[in-house]
Formats: sequence, C-alpha cells, structure tokens
Amino acid sequence: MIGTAPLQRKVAQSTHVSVQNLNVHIDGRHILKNVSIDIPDKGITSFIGPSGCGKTTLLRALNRLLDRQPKTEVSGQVLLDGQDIYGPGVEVTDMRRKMGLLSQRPFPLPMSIYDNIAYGPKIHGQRNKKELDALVEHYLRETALWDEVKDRLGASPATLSIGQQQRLCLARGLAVEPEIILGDEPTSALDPVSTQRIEELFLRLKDRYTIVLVTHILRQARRLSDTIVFLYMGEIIEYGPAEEVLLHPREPLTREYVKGFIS
Ligand SMILES: Nc1ncnc2c1ncn2[C@@H]1O[C@H](COP(=O)(O)OP(=O)(O)OP(=O)(O)O)[C@@H](O)[C@H]1O
Repeated sequence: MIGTAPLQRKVAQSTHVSVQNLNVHIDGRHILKNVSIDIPDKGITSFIGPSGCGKTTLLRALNRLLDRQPKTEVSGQVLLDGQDIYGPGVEVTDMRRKMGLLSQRPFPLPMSIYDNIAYGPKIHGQRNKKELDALVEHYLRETALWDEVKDRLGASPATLSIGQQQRLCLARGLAVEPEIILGDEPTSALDPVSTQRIEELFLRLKDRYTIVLVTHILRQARRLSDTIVFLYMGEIIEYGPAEEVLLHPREPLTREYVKGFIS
C-alpha cells in the first residue's frame, strides 16, 4: 500500500472526528504515515493491526496526548466536529473534556469511590450536594457498579477489583459528559468476566457516544466494532464497516491479518 491511497469503504453515518494527512515522527522515526480516516458519529470504531503498527499513537493523537511526549512531532489535522484540534487558539482542556480516556490499567484518583465520580462535576462548578449525590448514583448505575458499591461509597477504590476499578474510571469519565470515549486496550488487564462486563457497557453506550478502541484481540473487534481501521507499519491499509472489512477484506494484508497469519 505504500504510496497509494488507503482503501476506504463507504461509512454511512456522519463524521465525528476526521483525521487528515496525520504524520507522527518519534525520535526521528516515521511512526504514522499520512493517516486519513473519518470516524463516524456514535458507534464503535476499532483500530486493529499488529503490535507496533501505531494504534496507540493514533489514539493518543486524537486528544493531543502526544503533545507531552518527548521527541514527538505531529503534523496534519484532526477535525473534531469540524474544528482542527491542532489549530491555533484551541483550548486543549476544553477539547479534552469532550473525550474520556480509558487506559489499559485503571487509574482511579486517590480519593473515595464517591469523590472519583463527583470530582469532575465539582471542578466544573457543581456544588449542590443533592445533585452531586444524584450524579454519582446515575453514573455508577450507568456502569453497572451501583449495586456493588452503594454501601461503601466512602471507601477507597483500592478495595475494588481491577474490573470494578476500570468501570469506576469509565463512570468518572462519563460524569464530565464527554462526546467521545477513547479506550486503549481497556480490557487487557482484566479477567474474562470483567472484560465481558466492560464490553457489554460499550455496547450499551455506543448509541449515545462515539467510542474509539484500540484492540489487538480480533475476536473483541468482531464482537464490538461497527467500523474497523486496519493499520500496518504506520499506514492505514483498509477501513470501513466492520462486517465488510473483517469478513470480506479487499487488501491482501488485511486478509492475512484477519486469518491470523500476521499478529
Ligand atoms: N514514546 C515513544 N518513544 C519511542 N518510540 C515510541 C514511543 N511510543 C511509540 N513508539 C514506537 O512507535 C511505534 C508504534 O507504537 P504504538 O504503541 O502506537 O503501536 P501499537 O500498534 O499500539 O502497538 P501494541 O499493539 O504493541 O501496543 C512502535 O514502533 C513504538 O516502538
């Protein structure tokens, strides 16, 4: 595919995030090569591809997390609702507020379960105790945690299982009302039951949020994705509706990857 346009199939929905001619160099290495994709509004878009192909780098470029990374240069555009997040005058904090990020391992804040959820709304001006209580309950219900933690809201998140902590982090992210949820292999540290619960949550949330996931688990991509973006050595090889890309890949490299010949 080097030197030719990536194979793009028609994605029906409107675009939420449009990546245009994105190039990333890290320490002089060309890591993302002229990446252009349209991420549809709502639904689940998954970045798949072999280890080291640039999935995480692409995800991190979507909310300018690469800004803080040493020896990293980014060029190109990422249009969020039509506005270039790398453009002049962009308030990075406001832009990031539109995106919740789930990492591979959960990182709850060092405060109570309750405060983990209340923290964001408080920072954004919500001071009313009753309303905060209602928000905390709402987002804990949204992430299917309420029944498990309602009697110990003052406890430390360290008393929760890793899977529960990951759902708490999701609840914390949702509480600041993002439009987009970014997940960087968010189930990779979890056991199969916790993984299933997170996957169920994504499926429930995808009608209301644009969800972008990095996964190296092909079966997970099959279970969850509406749109697939297949990367290989920093290039987009093929992307489009999940069923088409996974079941009828057009590019030889995609075919080999979905058959498990390259990993
Ligand atoms: N901070 C960094 N410093 C140096 N090289 C980096 C850094 N971050 C990423 N890279 C390099 O960029 C390339 C892409 O990495 P990235 O983590 O985006 O790939 P990935 O597809 O997410 O891989 P994996 O599935 O193994 O997590 C790799 O060669 C990696 O070594």
